[in-house]
Amino acid sequence: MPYQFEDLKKHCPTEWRDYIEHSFVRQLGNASLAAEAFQHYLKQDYLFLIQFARAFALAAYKSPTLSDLRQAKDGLQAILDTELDLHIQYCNEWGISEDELANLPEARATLAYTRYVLDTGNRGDLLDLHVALSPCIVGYGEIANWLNDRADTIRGEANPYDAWISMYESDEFQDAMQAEIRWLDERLADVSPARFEQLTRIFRDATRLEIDFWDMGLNLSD
Ligand SMILES: Cc1ncc(CO)c(N)n1
Repeated sequence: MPYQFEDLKKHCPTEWRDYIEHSFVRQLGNASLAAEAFQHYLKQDYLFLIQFARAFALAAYKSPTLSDLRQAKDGLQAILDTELDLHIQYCNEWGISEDELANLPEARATLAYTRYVLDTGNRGDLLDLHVALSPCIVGYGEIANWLNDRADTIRGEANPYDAWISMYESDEFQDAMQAEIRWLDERLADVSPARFEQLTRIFRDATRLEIDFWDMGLNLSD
């Protein structure tokens, strides 16, 4: 049986569930999340996105084919030309100015997660890097879908976090998530059991660091 993306999740079911169904996510869905927690998260996510852009630049450098190179460039372009602007605008609506964003100190959880991804890509190849990035890309899409399936999720104006859910349930994000899964399914089909074992370690670590990122938001830790 060739390996698939789904097998990475099956190797760390507890961690994956703790990430997708985290208290931060539940509270965001039922509108009970403290505004301070969300603002703290938004600020750190701005710093996260900058490092995320660097990870796509690294993916370009690590691309053996023209097609991979173009894919990395598209990812980098989407973050720089669209996502960061949207994020800045969104932060503004939550009372966080561009000036404040420009002068933020990085929380330890942000440092740990983003530098882990970059180091994994530096040491390894494009597949290692994509596996390290996949909990971000696939996880947030899955979180939006999980929230939508829950009876106690509040949508619309009654939930101040509605726009956040909308962003990750958008066709644009869901398409990017599906493209990432297809890319990984193709590459994983050819790997040996020993190589798959290595990749599961990367996937589990990145997922644990996503959990820490939610914890950082809830606990306002720096
Ligand atoms: C921490 C984190 N993970 C994933 C995403 C989705 O891109 C994000 N914006 N932030």
